[in-house]
Amino acid sequence: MIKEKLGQIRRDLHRIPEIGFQEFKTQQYLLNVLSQFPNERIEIKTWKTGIFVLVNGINPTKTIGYRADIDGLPITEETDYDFQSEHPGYMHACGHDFHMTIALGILSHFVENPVDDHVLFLFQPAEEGPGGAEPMLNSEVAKDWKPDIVTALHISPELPVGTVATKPGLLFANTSELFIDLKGKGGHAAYPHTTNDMVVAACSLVTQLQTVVARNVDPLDSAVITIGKITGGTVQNIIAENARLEGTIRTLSVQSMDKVKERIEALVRGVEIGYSCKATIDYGSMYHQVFNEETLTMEFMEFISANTDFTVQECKEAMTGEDFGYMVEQIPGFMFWLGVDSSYGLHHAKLMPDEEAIHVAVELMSKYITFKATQK
Ligand SMILES: CC(=O)N[C@@H](CCC[C@H](N)C(=O)O)C(=O)O
Repeated sequence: MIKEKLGQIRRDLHRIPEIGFQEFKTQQYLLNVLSQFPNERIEIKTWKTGIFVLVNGINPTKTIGYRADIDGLPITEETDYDFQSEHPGYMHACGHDFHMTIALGILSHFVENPVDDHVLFLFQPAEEGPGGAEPMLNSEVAKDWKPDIVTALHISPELPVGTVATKPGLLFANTSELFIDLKGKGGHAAYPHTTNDMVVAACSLVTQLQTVVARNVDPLDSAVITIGKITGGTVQNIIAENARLEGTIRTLSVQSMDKVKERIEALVRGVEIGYSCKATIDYGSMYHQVFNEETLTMEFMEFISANTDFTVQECKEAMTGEDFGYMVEQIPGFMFWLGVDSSYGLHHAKLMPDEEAIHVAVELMSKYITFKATQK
C-alpha cells in the first residue's frame, strides 16, 4: 500500500478513538478499508467490535497470526496535530492507531504478494480494558482460524525509528486493576465530629498503599501499585460520605500479585476499623504476563540483524501490561517494542509518534512473515 494512503489511514483512525468494546466507528472504518482489497484471497469475520482477516496462502502448512489492538484511552488530547481526536475526552494515546495502520500495511502486502502459509490478522478490541484478547481467542471464529504462531508489536516512544527491542521470556508484567469504594457518614463541614469523612480515609489509604510494595515484595522481584484516580465528596463545605480509588497493580511474578492483594485487603480492613466505614474492593480485569517464546524470539532478533537495517536491542522486562499475554500463553509467539521517537510517552496527552515508523515496520514485518511463511 502506498505511503500516503497508510499515512491517511493513521490520521483517520487517530480522529476516532473509542474505548474497549465501543470501537464501532473504528471497526466500520477498518471494514471499509478491507472492502477495497481484492477479495479472492481474503476472508473476513467480525467478532464483537473486533475483526479477523485471513489472507489465504498458496500452499499452506500453517497459519501465522498477527495481532493489532484497536481501542483508545479516556484522555483529552493536547497535541498540536491538525488531525486531533474528534471524540472529546478520548485519544489514541497508546499508539493503537499506529498498530492498526501497520497491520493494514502488512495485510495489503500479503494480498498483493501471497505466500505459502495463511496469514491471520486479529484486530482486537479492548486492550486497555476490560481485555479483548482472551475472549477473542476463545471465540467460535478462533476455533476455526487458530494461528500456529502469533506476533504483535507495541510502539515505544523512547526508542528511535528503525529500532526494535524485545527479549526472550518475560517481557510484560502481570496486571490487575484495582477499585476501592469507601462509604462513611457525610455531614456539615463545620461538624466533623458527627461524620466519618471518606476524603480523609481515602487519603490515608493511598499513603498506606505505598508501603505494600516497599515492605512486602522482595526488592529483586518488582511490583507497582499506582492509584491513577481519586474521587469523593460533592462540594467544598460538605464532608464526603463516599470516596473511590482507581488504580492498577503490576507484578513480575504471580506469587507477588497474590501477596500484594493480600496486603491491600489487610490495609483496607484497617481503614474500615480506623475510620468507621465500609469498604469494597473490585479487581476489575487482570492480564496474564507476556512471556515471549524463547526460540521464536531469538530467531526474530537474529533475522532482523541479518536481513534488515533495523537495530535490534535486548531490552529489560517492563511493568506495562498487555492482554496479548493470553495469546502467547496459548500459542507460541512474541511481542516487541517498535521505536517511534516521541518526546512524550505512552498514555500522555501529547504523544506524537513519528509516522515514518509505520512504513519501516510494514517492511520489516512483511519480510519476517514471508520468511516464516516459507519455512517448512
Ligand atoms: C501497553 C499498555 O499500556 N497497556 C496497558 C494495559 C492496561 C491493563 C489494565 N487496564 C490495567 O490498568 O491494569 C497498561 O496500562 O499497561
